[in-house]
Amino acid sequence: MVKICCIGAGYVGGPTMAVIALKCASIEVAVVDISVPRITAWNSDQLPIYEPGLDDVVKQCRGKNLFFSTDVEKHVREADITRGLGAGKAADLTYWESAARMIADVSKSDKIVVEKSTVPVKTAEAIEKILTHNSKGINFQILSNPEFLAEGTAIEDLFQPDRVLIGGRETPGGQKAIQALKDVYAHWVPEENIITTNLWSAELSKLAANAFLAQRISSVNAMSALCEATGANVSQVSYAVGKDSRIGPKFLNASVGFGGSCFQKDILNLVYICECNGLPEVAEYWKQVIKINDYQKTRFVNRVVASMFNTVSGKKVAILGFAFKKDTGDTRETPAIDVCKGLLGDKANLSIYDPQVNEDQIRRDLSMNKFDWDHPLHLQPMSPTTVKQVSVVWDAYMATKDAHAVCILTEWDEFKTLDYKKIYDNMQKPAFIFDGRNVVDKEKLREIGFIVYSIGKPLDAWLKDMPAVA
Ligand SMILES: NC(=O)c1ccc[n+]([C@@H]2O[C@H](COP(=O)([O-])OP(=O)(O)OC[C@H]3O[C@@H](n4cnc5c(N)ncnc54)[C@H](O)[C@@H]3O)[C@@H](O)[C@H]2O)c1
Ligand SMILES: O=c1ccn([C@@H]2O[C@H](COP(=O)(O)OP(=O)(O)O[C@H]3O[C@H](CO)[C@@H](O)[C@H](O)[C@H]3O)[C@@H](O)[C@H]2O)c(=O)[nH]1
Repeated sequence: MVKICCIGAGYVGGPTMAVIALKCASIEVAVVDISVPRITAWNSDQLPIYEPGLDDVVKQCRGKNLFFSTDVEKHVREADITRGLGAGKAADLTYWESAARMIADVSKSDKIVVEKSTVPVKTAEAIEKILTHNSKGINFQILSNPEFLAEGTAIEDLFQPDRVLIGGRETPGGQKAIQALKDVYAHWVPEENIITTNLWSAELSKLAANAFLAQRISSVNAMSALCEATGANVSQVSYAVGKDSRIGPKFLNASVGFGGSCFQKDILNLVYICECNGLPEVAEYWKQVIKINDYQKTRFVNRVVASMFNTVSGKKVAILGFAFKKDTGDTRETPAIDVCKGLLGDKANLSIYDPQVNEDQIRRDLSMNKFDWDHPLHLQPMSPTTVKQVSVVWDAYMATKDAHAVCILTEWDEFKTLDYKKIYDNMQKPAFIFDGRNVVDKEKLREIGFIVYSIGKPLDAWLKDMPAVA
């Protein structure tokens, strides 16, 4: 039986390995992690991540050909294919180096080592050097197999990926390793959707794909500012632009900004690689995607403050949604962090509700510095400092009661169907709604009496008089 060991039981390791186990009954999959609570959760009824459809897949395979364990070395030793490698800490090669040394130390048989995390270009080469110089005669083949799933749709994306990308050496040994990994995916992915390239193309394609996706969002967000200034409607502009088959309709939703653990990190990675390779103009070009994202978050905060008589000090502001997108409880780099910090900076009292994010996480996020989340747990704040102006509640109606304003920061479906008349009746007047995700029907809300701001949409007369430009 082929054995695969995945190092790192996070947002990628858990779902990807569960799907491999489901689709390949003849393969034994072990997912290992240094975090005891994470592994305990994977082995319980309360999985450590929220992802639609995941519970079902895990239940079908766990204990049969899918195992979660903290015994990293044992499973690495027994595996034919090892993937992951301390996933999650891509930009810092320290983690990669120590993981590669561990694999070399514990291995007693030939192995294919698959780099699944998003890594700086040429990481595979570095790992290859460490492995071959410590190999004790064992043959290691290294492959790059970046993952393209998006959170919230991970299972769907894994069942039907647009493509699977495998990069490897152009040597006979490299080609054989590529074929072995191809055989795994061929259990459910059509052959024509499995692309093979050299190692560096695979590594760079992942960074490039994320940079292109994030660039589309920054492009439409930049347009949203212009729409507000001119009276155009960003949804109409996006629709018209996306109808061009060369451009396409996806990823053109204006928002309060993109978040998630990948886009910013991967673009910064790309920028760094450009700088190291003496390409400052190219680095500057990609940096702009992040600058526009920061601008969009600041612009939103300024809009809130300017609309509310230039101050939110002492006012209750309800925050609906804290996760970086719907259908996930993940808050890494969520725009909600910067927006909340901006409002707290102006002394607002925040009442936050998200259906999947708990109070401890929200408090931790609001007390962390940028990128703290990408450090090992012991380098993160031990106990979240109490931010006195923040309360976290479990219900949108409680969050909005007696509030002066509501900010919608995640596009959860339930926010579309709230009883906004009831919310309006229980709020201070004038009652404001700032929709950072364009989920509410602004005309209906205006009829109820709200002053409504929707990103990139024609402005209420009230808002027009108080222009907020970052
Ligand atoms: N989250 C996504 O949607 C997504 C999608 C595609 C690619 N990626 C990339 O995949 C990688 C992982 O992302 P993630 O979101 O799953 O991260 P994550 O933080 O959820 O998971 C990483 C896991 O690795 C474990 N770990 C760290 N060092 C270890 C070690 N030495 N030995 C064993 N376990 C170790 C951590 O405890 C953690 O549970 C990143 O490079 C990311 O850029 C993420
Ligand atoms: O039109 C859009 C689309 C997305 N977003 C925002 O962009 C962010 C990222 O969304 P999404 O890309 O759907 O989620 P991720 O899980 O971050 O997935 C991205 O990052 C992963 C990690 O590298 C890749 O594997 C995926 O292909 C890539 O889509 C979120 O805050 C979204 O709200 C918008 O603002 N407007």
